[in-house]
Amino acid sequence: MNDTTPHLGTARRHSLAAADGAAIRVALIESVRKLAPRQAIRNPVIAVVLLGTLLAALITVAMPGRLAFGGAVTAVLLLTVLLANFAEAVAEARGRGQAASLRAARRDLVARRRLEDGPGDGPDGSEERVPAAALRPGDHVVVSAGEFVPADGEIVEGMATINEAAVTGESAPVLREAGTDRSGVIGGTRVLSDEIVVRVAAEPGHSFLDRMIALVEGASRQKTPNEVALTMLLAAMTLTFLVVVATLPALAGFVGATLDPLLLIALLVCLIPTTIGGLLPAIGIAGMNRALSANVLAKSGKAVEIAGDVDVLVLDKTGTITHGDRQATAFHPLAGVDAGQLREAAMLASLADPTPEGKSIVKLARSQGQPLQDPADARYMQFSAQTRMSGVDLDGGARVIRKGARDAIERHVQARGGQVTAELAARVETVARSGATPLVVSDGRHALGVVELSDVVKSGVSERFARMRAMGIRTVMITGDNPLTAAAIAAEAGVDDYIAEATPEDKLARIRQEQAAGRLVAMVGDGTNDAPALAQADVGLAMNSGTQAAREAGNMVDLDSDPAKLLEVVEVGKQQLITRGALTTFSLANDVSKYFAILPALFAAALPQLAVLDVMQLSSPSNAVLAALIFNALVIPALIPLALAGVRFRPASATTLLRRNMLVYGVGGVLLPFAAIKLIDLALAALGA
Ligand SMILES: Nc1ncnc2c1ncn2[C@@H]1O[C@H](COP(=O)(O)OP(=O)(O)OP(=O)(O)O)[C@@H](O)[C@H]1O
Ligand SMILES: [K+]
Ligand SMILES: [Mg+2]
Repeated sequence: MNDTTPHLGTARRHSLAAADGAAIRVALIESVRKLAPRQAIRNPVIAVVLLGTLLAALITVAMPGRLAFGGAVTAVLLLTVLLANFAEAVAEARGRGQAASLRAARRDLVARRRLEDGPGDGPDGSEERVPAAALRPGDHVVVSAGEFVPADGEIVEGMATINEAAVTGESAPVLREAGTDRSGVIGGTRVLSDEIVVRVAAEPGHSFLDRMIALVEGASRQKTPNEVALTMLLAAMTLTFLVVVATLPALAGFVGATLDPLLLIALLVCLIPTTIGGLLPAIGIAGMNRALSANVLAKSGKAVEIAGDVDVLVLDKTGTITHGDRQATAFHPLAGVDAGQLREAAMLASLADPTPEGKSIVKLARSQGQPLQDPADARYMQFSAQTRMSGVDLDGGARVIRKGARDAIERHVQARGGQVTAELAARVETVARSGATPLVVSDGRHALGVVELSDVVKSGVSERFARMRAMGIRTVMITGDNPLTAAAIAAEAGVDDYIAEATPEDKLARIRQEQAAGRLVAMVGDGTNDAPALAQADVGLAMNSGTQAAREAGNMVDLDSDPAKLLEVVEVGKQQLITRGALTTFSLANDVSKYFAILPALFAAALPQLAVLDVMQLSSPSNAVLAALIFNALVIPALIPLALAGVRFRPASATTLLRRNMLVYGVGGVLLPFAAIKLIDLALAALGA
């Protein structure tokens, strides 16, 4: 196998810095190509400008004596279309640059595929070497230390430390393990230690990363619902202005005036929302690019955009808010129970338990001197999120040992005719209050005591939740754990609300309930028990480290497996909405002002009374029109950086942001053209036009 690691993280940062020059060159060529009718029609506002350009050119050639002015108008109109095309092309070219560096991680890898009828895991004869591109979902591949994971999938055997730098840019190795909520692996990452068997999850070319690459390249980009709505609105406005301008000659006829057709075209182009029409596609593409820069893979632009409107964030506790590597740290036997008795039962109940909880219990018991056993007649019961218990039946069911959540074990013991004592409740409470998870161990109809499982809240989580609150997002933690542990972790993490002892169905129900109340819900999770909820949520962000079920169910995957990452996604979504709103406001306000430059010029000869409208006092009617058109064209490239970077964003409620933007972009949008058109007019006059 190759020994050069593709370092996408560094490559991406490097290429983004250098990319802009190249992106601009590509975009210049693309903006001409986008003049083709099939492309042009996708953007109705700009398509009207293109038609106006052709009409102006015809008039220029057909009407004698209009060469200079007609030629200038035609040129400026063509420039307007090209600049609008350029805005979209530049965003697309940047996306392609980003995608290229992502693709570097997907090189031709060789996989060791297990043969189906082979003995299983021996190196001789039971595996074949195939190119990664030949792998199919369900294939099992073996990956050893030093080798690359050939495809996205889930570890079904073993555990390993993995360097994910090629994909995430983060060089600290991560631990991935079969049977846990950290079983997910991604193609192009490198196994550092041990050997794992991975079940391939995706058809070649259809992994999450492949889909994201297609999205940022613009190939499969679809307009988001908001974008479609705005495009329709802009098209309707354009149509209205078209009708207004078309009826002007008839109106002018009543007062005996004839109107210059070139001026009518200029008026139309100034009135229709060309600025936002030109920048709209770039804003959408830039949003996807920003999500990718944050190491978030989204299945659609819609998901990113909806994130901007989210009202409630639902999170799973273990593995999402906490590190999730719950380790047994103490045994607490009840009065009258020998410490060894509890240790033995806890160990027997955990011998076949592959979860971190189970393994750590065996480890703790052994470290306290408990000899490892291998009972002959044992039937193991695996842990499930529904039963919230695990254990073993020995001697043909004569001895039933269980461990699990307190309420589950209580019901189990009572069903067998046993009782739970106040002492157990007190034990459980002490452990839970500290934020640890108490597992109750029972043997037959007796509860023996409590195993303390410790987990750690991820650092920086509470600050991020505070930021969410500032943006008006409520955070709710839903956990299968008991209410007291949940309360302690909820307080430490700073969530607004929590729900404990929840089954996967409860998680799903809670999300439905929030949605029924008209709220948009985001869910962050990693486990198979989170999958239904991830699928139901409006925004389902799965941890990349999580199970394949979780990653398939969500509509986004965070490569860094950081639950607080949703904050960044929300910011990207919000920024996209705000940028679109601000630039629409600016564009419409602009158009109002241009009206004051063009109307006096249009009626200068016929209706001298309209001179009161001539607040700008421009040098000549033809200069006034040209100045307005030139401003109309140049404002598009001037706003490209803003459209790509997004308008400045502070955590605040939607209304506050809206009010502020209306003021800045609305008032600014009215005032700026007056100054700019006046300046352009002065320049034109100085040039002797
Ligand atoms: N291996 C296990 N054996 C027995 N009981 C377990 C085991 N693992 C967890 N439990 C108990 O089952 C409860 C529910 O577990 P589940 O995985 O559904 O949720 P969780 O991991 O506690 O929380 P979250 O839903 O936030 O990830 C745990 O709180 C614990 O009491
Ligand atoms: K305009
Ligand atoms: Mg979990």
